[in-house]
Amino acid sequence: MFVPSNTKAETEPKYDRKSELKAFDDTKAGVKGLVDAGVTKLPRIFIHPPELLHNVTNPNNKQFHFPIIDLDGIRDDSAKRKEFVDKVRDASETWGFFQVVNHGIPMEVMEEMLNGVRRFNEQETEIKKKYYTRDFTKRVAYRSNFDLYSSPAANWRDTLYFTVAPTPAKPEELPEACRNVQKGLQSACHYYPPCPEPELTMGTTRHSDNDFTTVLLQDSLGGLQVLHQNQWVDVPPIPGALVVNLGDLMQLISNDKFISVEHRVLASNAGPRISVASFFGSNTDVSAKVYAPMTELLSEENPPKYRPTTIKEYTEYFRAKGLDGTSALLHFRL
Ligand SMILES: O=C(O)CCC(=O)C(=O)O
Ligand SMILES: [Fe+2]
Repeated sequence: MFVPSNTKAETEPKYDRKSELKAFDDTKAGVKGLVDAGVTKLPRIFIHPPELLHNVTNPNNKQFHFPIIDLDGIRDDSAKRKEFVDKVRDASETWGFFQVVNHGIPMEVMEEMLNGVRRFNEQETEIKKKYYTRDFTKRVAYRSNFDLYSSPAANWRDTLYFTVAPTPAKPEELPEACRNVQKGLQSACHYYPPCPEPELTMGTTRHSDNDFTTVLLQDSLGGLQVLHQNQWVDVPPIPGALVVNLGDLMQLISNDKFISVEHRVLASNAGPRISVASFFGSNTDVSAKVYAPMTELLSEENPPKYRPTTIKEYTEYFRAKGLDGTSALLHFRL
């Protein structure tokens, strides 16, 4: 098994990063493969520059209460529904994030989803390898770091992607290990193996999402943080809850009324951590539909802040840029 070198980049300036990335990619075994091979030192392709690790170890966030919204009864009770809408609007304007509880999705379904992701990642490498690809047109794809070659540092994470829109994957295209748990979402199933040197890397580098809305199922380990009032705030794992956040395209069409907030996942000695992010309106919308700030929201005092774009253009820009710690939205700002 190939294990990339762990010599620090600063001590050896001529290090050929590209070929180390390729050698790692060619194993098709992901970060999990490194853990299986028993690495105890972080390979240098995963070592993040200090500015991306900034503030990792000391999130001073205890004064904030991450919004939790209860959906119980909103279907039948108009007062509760109004209250719900107000809370969603408020959270969308101030946090760009909230958790929902009592949403009606059975606990067993969510647990089985996470178990399916675990089964996929923990089966024999030879079976997983068949799904390993950097071909973004594939409706089912397994890869470590979608931005492996474009980001400044790799994340300690492997992901299995299912794309459903515009053409759903056929059941037989889905890996057998999790075939029965995926019902029709465009999802990234993340697997964060335990990390030998978590302080040098990230599970997921700070970023905002390139969609309209993301619904995230996380397991009980924690590690997801959002940037709120310039501080990293933990998103506490709550059994049965789903995390909802707004993406860049929502911020763009709402002309900054609703915010797409940066978030990240810390690497950890504990693990694996498993999460499933379902992205609404990202990825493979090949239609030429143009998105721009909604005219209803615009006025002389509130002129458009973004230029029009398509999902295809946005996604291509987001992917090529990779997770480098800056927002893709800035590129579209007028
Ligand atoms: O794993 C998580 O909790 C978050 C993943 C994430 O932010 C993403 O996939 O965009
Ligand atoms: Fe995200």
